[in-house]
Amino acid sequence: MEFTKGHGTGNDFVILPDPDGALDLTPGLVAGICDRRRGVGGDGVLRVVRAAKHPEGVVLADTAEWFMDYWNSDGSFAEMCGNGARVFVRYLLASGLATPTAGTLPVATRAGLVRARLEGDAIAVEMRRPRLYDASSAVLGGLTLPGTAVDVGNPHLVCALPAGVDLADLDLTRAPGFDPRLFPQGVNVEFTTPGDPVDGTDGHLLMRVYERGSAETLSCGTGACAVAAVALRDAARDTGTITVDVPGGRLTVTVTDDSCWLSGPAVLVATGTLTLP
Ligand SMILES: N[C@@H](CCC[C@H](N)C(=O)O)C(=O)O
Repeated sequence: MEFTKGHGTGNDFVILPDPDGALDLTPGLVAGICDRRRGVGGDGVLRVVRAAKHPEGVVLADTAEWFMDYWNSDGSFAEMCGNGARVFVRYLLASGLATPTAGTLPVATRAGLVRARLEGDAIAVEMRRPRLYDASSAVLGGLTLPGTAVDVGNPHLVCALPAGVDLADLDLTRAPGFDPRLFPQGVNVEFTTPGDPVDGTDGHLLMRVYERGSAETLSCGTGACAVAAVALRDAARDTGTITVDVPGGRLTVTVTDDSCWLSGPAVLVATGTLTLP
C-alpha cells in the first residue's frame, strides 16, 4: 500500500491513507512499520480514514470528514497527537483530500474535534485547553522531580528541572518512573528549563520529552501545550503565548480562555510503497 512520511519538528509519522477503513491495522503491524531498521521508521502511524468509516470517528462524521487514527510506535493507541494532527492536515491538503480554506479545517480524533488553520508555512491546530489536575513526580536517574499532571486529551506530567540539573544531561534512554495510580494508562513526561525571552511571546521554555509508547522523541505537540499551560499557571496567568523549543525545532503555543493553539512546521518528506505481510 502507499505511504507518506512526514514530521512536525522532528516528531515523525508514517501516514497510511485508508479512506474506507479497509486496512486491518494491528499493534504488531504498526510496530513493524515504525521499526527504524526493519521498517519505514517513525514515532507513530497516522491512518487517514473517513470519520464515517471508523467506529471512534463516526460520532463526529457530521462535522469532520476525516478521522486521525493515531498509533504510537509500540503499537498502542493514543487519544491525541498535536504534531500528528498538524502533519495529518498537511497530508490532507497535499493529497487533495481537503482543500485549503480561509477558515479552519475540522479533524476528528479520539479526543474529539480539533480545528486546523494555515499560518504561512506553519500549520496550527486548536485543541482543548490543557487541564492541570494534580501534583506528582517523575523519577529519573536517582532524582525525584516534582511535576504537574496535565490532561491535553492525553496524559502528561510536566517537570521543571531544579537549578544544577542540565536538560541536555538527562538520560532519556529509559522511561522515567511515575505514579501508576495517577496515570494508570501511562503518561508522557516532559522536562523543562527556562529559555531566553522571545519577542512577542509571554514566555520561553526548552523541553525534552519521554513519550508513552514512543520513548524519547524530538518533539511532542500536546507536551508543548502542557508545559505552556504550567508556565502560565506559574506566572499567575490564565492565557498567553509561550515559545517551546524542543530538540527538533520550535513550537508556539497560545492558551486562550477555552482552547489551546499549537503552531509549527509540518513537512512531508517522502512517499513510497509499503509491502505489508
Ligand atoms: N507526539 C504526540 C503525542 C503522541 C501520543 C503520546 N505518545 C501518547 O501516548 O499520549 C504529540 O505531538 O502530541
